[in-house]
Amino acid sequence: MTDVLQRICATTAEEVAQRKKTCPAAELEAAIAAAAPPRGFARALAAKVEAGGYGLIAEIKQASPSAGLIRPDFNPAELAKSYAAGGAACLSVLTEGPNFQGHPDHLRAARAAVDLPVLRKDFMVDPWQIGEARAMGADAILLILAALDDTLAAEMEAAAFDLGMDVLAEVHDLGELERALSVLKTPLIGINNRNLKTLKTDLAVTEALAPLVPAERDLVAESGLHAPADLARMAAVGARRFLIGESLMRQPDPGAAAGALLAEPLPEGAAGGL
Ligand SMILES: O=C(O)c1ccccc1NCC(=O)[C@H](O)[C@H](O)COP(=O)(O)O
Repeated sequence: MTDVLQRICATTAEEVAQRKKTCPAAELEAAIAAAAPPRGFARALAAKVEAGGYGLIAEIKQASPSAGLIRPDFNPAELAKSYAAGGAACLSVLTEGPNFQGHPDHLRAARAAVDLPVLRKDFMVDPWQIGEARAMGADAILLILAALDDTLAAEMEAAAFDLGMDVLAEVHDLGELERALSVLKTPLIGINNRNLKTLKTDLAVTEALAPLVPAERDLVAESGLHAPADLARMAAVGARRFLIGESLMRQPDPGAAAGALLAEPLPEGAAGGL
């Protein structure tokens, strides 16, 4: 694990331990039972792709370790509405506090404002967080292979599926991709273009790994996507699903910016990705 990821995961594990102490199992179970039913996250992405377009997971994040404060006028409900109007298939909402200035209330507010499925974007290090995610209304969770051993990753995926949620498995290199493909069943394989040591992004990461993702899995290109040409570049190697945060969050009207990206035609002969 890189230093940055290790630090974030260690802080998260401490915070989770505290929350577990103040939330008895029966209370969490009751909150899960009271949560609105999951919206199909993978299904919403597939519908956009099957209709001949791109499946956009539009991210709502206020800040990040690489960029610092990204959006001072931060209103998750308004951002969610803007993204929905711009044609996003799904939302990703940061709930991690210390590094991203996220909060579970951001997810709740965003999800209540629209009918899009929502990914809880956080650092999942403890199976307890899966129930917590569902209790706050999440429709999908992120599993970062770099932060989990195989046993824990499989356990957390099974727990998410049991609660009706989808799973986005995130990889950064060949080793993590091979682990994800052998250990996890989720169709959604995210290739993150961000190097977690340098925090720099490089679209060549997806270009190198995309051909190794089997056709029955759904490749999601993540991070560092700014311009229509970036989407065309990713589509050329079979990615039709994208997770985009910072470049949209920096725009005065993120939904309009998302719409402009989604209007980019698929490149001639774009490979698979359905
Ligand atoms: O963004 C960071 O600085 C970062 C640092 C450490 C771990 C994860 C980090 N980012 C999470 C993400 O991968 C992005 O939020 C997501 O893929 C969207 O990327 P972008 O469009 O570049 O904001």
